[in-house]
Amino acid sequence: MKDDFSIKGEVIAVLEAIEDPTQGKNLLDAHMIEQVDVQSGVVDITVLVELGRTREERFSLEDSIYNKVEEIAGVNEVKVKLTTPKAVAQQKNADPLPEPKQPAAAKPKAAAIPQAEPIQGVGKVIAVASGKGGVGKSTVAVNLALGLRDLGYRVGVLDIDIYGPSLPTLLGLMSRPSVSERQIVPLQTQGLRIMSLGFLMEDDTPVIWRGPIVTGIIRQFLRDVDWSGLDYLIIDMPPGTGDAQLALAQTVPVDGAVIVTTPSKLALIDAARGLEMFRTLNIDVLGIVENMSEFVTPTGEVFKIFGDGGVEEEAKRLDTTVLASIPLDPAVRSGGDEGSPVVASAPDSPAAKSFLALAENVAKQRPIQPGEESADGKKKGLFSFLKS
Ligand SMILES: Nc1ncnc2c1ncn2[C@@H]1O[C@H](COP(=O)(O)OP(=O)(O)OP(=O)(O)O)[C@@H](O)[C@H]1O
Repeated sequence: MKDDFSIKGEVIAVLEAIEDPTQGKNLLDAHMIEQVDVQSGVVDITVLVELGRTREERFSLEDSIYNKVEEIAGVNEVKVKLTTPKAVAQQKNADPLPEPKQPAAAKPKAAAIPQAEPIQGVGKVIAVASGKGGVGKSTVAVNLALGLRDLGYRVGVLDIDIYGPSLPTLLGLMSRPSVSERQIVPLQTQGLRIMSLGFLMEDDTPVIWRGPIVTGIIRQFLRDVDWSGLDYLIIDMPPGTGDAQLALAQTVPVDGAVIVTTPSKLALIDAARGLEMFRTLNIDVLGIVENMSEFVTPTGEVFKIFGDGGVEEEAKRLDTTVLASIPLDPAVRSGGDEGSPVVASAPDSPAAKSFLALAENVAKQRPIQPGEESADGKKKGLFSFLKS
């Protein structure tokens, strides 16, 4: 009988003969083999793959390793574990692994990005974006979703803010999504289906993802998550104009974008830039949301804390409309911090009413019958998934 040591040698030789199609190099040269362990003929292989790979790419890589290693005489069992460089670095309590030597642009992957295809079973896809960070984009996204829910629609929210996913905090979600029949099952809370990049992060460390990885992650979140049976999918975008916007437009047809800004002149300049980017990508802009428009004291005094840069005029100039003006309200901030957004925690507040007006406006511009036949052709009962 062959000993484990010589089996290990053969396993390594086999891995050296398997090419990673994404990088065009064998698995060893691509530095993708983290560990090979052999104990009594049981082979344990840990493979490093970047998070952005599609399900198909991961399965096909796993399959080719299984098939080749299984053939080696003396091997009783093969276990292949795919992990990310980040997870390994954290496990070792070390700095993240250095960037692969091959420049991202040289990967043959970009050409493989498919044409935008609708998400099965989703009525309308609405992107919530901002030109600048911190203007309240995520707050608007989640309260818009709750407003649509209150109108009787089935709503999901996908948070792809690569710089700081805040949906888990805004909705008080701590758990991780599960996988069923090779699909990621979104979390459910407050009548919404939720998926966030934040569920995949081990801690609050900012992660710098390069373009192809961002594209891969966004495709995976749109394609590999079970969104079926939704009227509206709200997408909380990262601020600015970058890879994420492009990846979204290339992956699914987006029915409309909502641009969030504060009334300050600087925020408005960035908002205009964000709006133009969506138009360049052939995504219709439904309008602008003016957030933190004013602060009204309990005695009725009005303060324009973020100035009055002229959102209405700017909207006209950009040939769009103001969908809603949301006041600066401590209840919005505290609702977000406590995991119960203002539409749920203080539905009678002026801010919640403005969010509801926003939801009505979006639903009017991109109408769908609640519980209407979904794109997958199945008739879904209203709120059926909430009861499941
Ligand atoms: N109308 C409002 N009144 C009071 N506080 C608000 C309002 N809108 C947002 N906030 C608060 O402002 C902060 C930033 O909001 P949020 O995280 O939604 O912004 P963002 O644009 O998504 O930020 P980022 O760019 O970091 O993702 C949060 O603490 C939020 O509760």
